Amino acid sequence: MSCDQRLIVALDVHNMETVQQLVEQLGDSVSYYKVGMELFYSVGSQVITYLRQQNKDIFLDLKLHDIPNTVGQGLATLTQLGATMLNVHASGGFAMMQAAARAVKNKADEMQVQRPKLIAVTILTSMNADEWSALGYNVDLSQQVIHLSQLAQKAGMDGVVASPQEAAQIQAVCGNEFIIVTPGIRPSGAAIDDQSRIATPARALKNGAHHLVIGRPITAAANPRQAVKDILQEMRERA
Ligand SMILES: O=c1ccn([C@@H]2O[C@H](COP(=O)(O)O)[C@@H](O)[C@H]2O)c(=O)[nH]1
Repeated sequence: MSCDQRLIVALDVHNMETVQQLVEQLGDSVSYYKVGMELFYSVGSQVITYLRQQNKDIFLDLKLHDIPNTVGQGLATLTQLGATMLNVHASGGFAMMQAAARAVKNKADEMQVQRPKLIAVTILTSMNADEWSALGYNVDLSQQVIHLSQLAQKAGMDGVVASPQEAAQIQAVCGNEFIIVTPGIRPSGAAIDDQSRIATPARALKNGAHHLVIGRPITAAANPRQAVKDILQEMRERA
């Protein structure tokens, strides 16, 4: 996979004008975008239609987390939009992930379209060890990420969202084919913002990440196109 297919730019904005400006500005340098809650709740499915018209891959990052039937029905509807990748929270449980996988497959088969990849969020990259233990868990945060990754794989997920710091361990236990998507990417010197478990683009690739999700270091840069160029350069040097 080429470096530009590995980079996913998070469109964390809330109107179509800004989306169009960014996508036009970034042009061919970016082929894969992430649409999350902020954008999808603001503009709805028109952003998916627009990105598909631009021939972009789309990670629709809505992180579903509910009982199995509700998640399954929700994902069946989302599958109709034509995104490349969808996701759920692994902490929704094994049965929930199984229902999610079944629903996406059944809807894609019914529509005779390629099934979107379905991945599970392990533990948010904003969470640090102190916050984790404040939740009352006794297990080590990174061990829990590995445990959830294995559970997700058994339940039929195509991969996980995890921090770049856990990617190497996930790859070691789940294998090379299991997709590892890592937010929490910060080029050296960039603002950390609300992220905790971070790494540079080069380190994330070295650790085995398949896709790097990067938002503010690109979208809030004075020159987003130059920011992408610099990040891709760092990724290629590593590759
Ligand atoms: O554990 C997670 C899961 C999802 N995200 C999302 O990734 C981007 C990261 O944006 P930055 O601006 O590069 O911090 C954002 O859309 C999150 O919702 C995550 O950060 N961590």
